[in-house]
Order: sequence, then structure tokens, then C-alpha cells
Amino acid sequence: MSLRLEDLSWSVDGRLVVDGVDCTPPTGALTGLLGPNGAGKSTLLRLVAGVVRADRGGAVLDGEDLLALRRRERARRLALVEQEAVAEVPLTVRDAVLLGRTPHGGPWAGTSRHDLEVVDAALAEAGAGELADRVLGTLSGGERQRVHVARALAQEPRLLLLDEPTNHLDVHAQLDLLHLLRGLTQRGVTVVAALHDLNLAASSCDHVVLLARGRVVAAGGVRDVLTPAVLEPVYGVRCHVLEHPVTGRPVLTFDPLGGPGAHGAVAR
Ligand SMILES: Nc1ncnc2c1ncn2[C@@H]1O[C@H](COP(=O)(O)OP(=O)(O)OP(=O)(O)O)[C@@H](O)[C@H]1O
Repeated sequence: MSLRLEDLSWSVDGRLVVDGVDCTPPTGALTGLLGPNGAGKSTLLRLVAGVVRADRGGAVLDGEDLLALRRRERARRLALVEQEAVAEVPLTVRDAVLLGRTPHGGPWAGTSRHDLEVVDAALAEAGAGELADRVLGTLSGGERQRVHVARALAQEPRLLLLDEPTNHLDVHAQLDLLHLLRGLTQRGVTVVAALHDLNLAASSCDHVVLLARGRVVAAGGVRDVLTPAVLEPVYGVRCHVLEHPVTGRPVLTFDPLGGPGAHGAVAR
């Protein structure tokens, strides 16, 4: 049983933004979705979440075609934390996270004691417990990000998709979030996160999928994909791979194509 993306494709204005993506992020693992700006990472996550309707292809979770499910059924299986999600209504943090329980209630169901327990646990787990009574719109970017993660946790998804979840987070909060995501994988949740920070991916991910121009360029373990031969042509930079002195995981350094100290724009 796993997540399988099959030939997922989407185009706009005659341009293929996501172009026949096939990949299988492992179950109960943290997969980093990587690629340069405009590679199609956000769009791919939105396609899998059914926010954008794919022109072609499917996303199969544990044998079920996610895209064929009704929205509410899909929301019981997966949660998406979007980039820069903004609050348009003056909700408190607790109410915003409570929205994550909506797919689990019946049409006339009110808020149950269980819902409130799940919400409190999600807030605590996301490090947002102290924000519970604040108004969402008054939070800082990093605080808001934690609340969006808490809302996704309250959904109790089997598949968690996150678009640049470390945006706005300081280094401590980034590590906390990665720790949280890894904890979820140990409970069997499949997590796919679009990440720009290749070192964060190298230190935290079990699996990575590298996109460029809407296509999968490479997919596999961090040691197989995060190599100069793979990264340099995709990002147009020089890359060196070192070894972390404690974990033994790859640590990447980057230079302009002309080498350290070279000035000017990086060619793409
Ligand atoms: N609704 C849309 N209309 C027109 N172009 C779009 C639309 N959605 C996405 N695109 C284009 O598709 C390409 C991929 O966008 P997407 O946001 O998926 O990339 P990304 O890899 O997430 O980029 P970034 O790392 O910069 O966030 C971009 O060139 C973007 O401008």
C-alpha cells in the first residue's frame, strides 16, 4: 500500500506546468519535493489534493484513486498546508484548527468532546497551544504557519502535503517542524513537503523527488539524488557534497558556476 502518482499532468494557457509526473513517495516516510522556482511543486501538490483538477493522470493512496473521491472523503484521507495561506475571516486559532475536523463530522454533527481533544492535541503538537485564543489574523507569519500545520493535524490525515512549510520559521522552529513531521511518519502518515532548502531535505527526508519544468528529473534516497551530477544542471550552480560529522548525512554547499567568489547572475 502506498501513494502512487501516475502520469499527473496539468497545463495552463497551452503550457504544460506538470508534465506526466510518475512517482511513488514511500508510505510512512517523509518525502521532499524539490526543484527550482516555477518547477511545478505547488501545482503538483494542489493536483494531488484535488484543489486543481488534473488534465490527466491519477493519485492513488492505498489503492484508492484520490481524485475520484468526493471532496469530503478526500479530506478524510489527506490534508494540504498551502504556502502563505491567509486568514480572510476573523477566526480564533482554536476555531481555525477546529475546521480541520469538518470532514469527520456528519452533516448535522456539532463539535464533540473528541473533536476538542483532537484540536487541543494538534495545537500542542504543532507548538501553537499558547496561541489558541488569539485571532488568526493577528499572528506573525511563523505563528500562522504553526496553526495551519495544527489544522492539518486535526484532520488526522493518512497523507499530509505541505508547501514550503518552513517558510517564515526560524531555525529552531524549522527543526521542531521537521521533528514533528518525522514523528508523524513513525505513526504511519505519509508526508510530502515541497522544500527549497536542500540541506534541510538532506538532513531530514527519507526520499526526495526532484522536479524541473514540471517533470521528475530524479527520485530516490537523498544520497542518490542530492549529488552534483543531478543538482548542477537543474539549479545552474556548482555543488559540493560533504558529510555531516555527526549524522553522516550529506551536507551541500553551493557556488556560482564560475566557482567561489565568481560574481554576476547565475546562468540557467
Ligand atoms: N493558475 C496559473 N496560471 C498561470 N500560470 C500558472 C498558474 N499556476 C501556476 N502557474 C505557473 O506554473 C509554473 C509552476 O508554478 P508552481 O507554483 O507550481 O511552481 P513551484 O515549483 O511551486 O515554484 P516556487 O518554488 O517558485 O514556489 C510557474 O511558472 C507558474 O507561473
